[in-house]
Amino acid sequence: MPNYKLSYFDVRALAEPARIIFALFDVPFEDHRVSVEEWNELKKSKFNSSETNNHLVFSETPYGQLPVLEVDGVEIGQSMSITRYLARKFGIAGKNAEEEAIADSIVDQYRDFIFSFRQFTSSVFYGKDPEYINKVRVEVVDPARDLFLGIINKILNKSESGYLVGNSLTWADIVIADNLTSLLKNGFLDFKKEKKLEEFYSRIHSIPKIKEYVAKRKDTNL
Ligand SMILES: N[C@@H](CCC(=O)N[C@@H](CS)C(=O)NCC(=O)O)C(=O)O
Repeated sequence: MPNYKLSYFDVRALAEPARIIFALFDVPFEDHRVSVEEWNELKKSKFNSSETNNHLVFSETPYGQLPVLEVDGVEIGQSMSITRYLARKFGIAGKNAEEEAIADSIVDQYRDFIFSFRQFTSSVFYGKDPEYINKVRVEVVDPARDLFLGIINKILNKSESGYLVGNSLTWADIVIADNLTSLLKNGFLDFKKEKKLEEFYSRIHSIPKIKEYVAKRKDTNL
């Protein structure tokens, strides 16, 4: 079993689906929570013009941001590449090439949504003023959320299994279900009006290993 080290800030956000996959398959990993101070040190630590052809590399991490997964010292950047890698490794990427492509496309759709949602989460994380945060909520996130949840509802309405892809769990279910946690915690989702999403959310969170992990994890709003 390789040594895994996952470095990210002390929130769920982009690293949580990977943490959930580790928990689901009982795979030990180092859950390295990076403080903002520690990150600022890492960030200013590197500029090597010959290596980067004069483009700035802002930190020691592969792409200058977190999360990063180290597998026996090999560093992987980009949250969804990390999550897809783990999904493939542990067998929840999809049962064939078509299922894999559909799972990927659902996650890509989620990425389109979080381009908007992250304007809210980063404003909260960096303590922007409440009026600005509310403007982002109403003008940016609400319309993007309506579109995104409409798409997820459409997929679930067609699903016979209750999963987003095929008839078993894929990483797309984990990514979307964890994002629903963030929407719930930040007042963007009301299960009283979203019964199909509630059913899906319960299905994923009733998987024993996920349930056990979620009950004991550090609870964060983002
Ligand atoms: N597309 C990247 C985005 C990574 C990203 O935006 N990371 C943020 C935290 S959520 C970060 O490292 N922020 C600190 C910085 O940019 O200095 C991914 O999905 O991993």
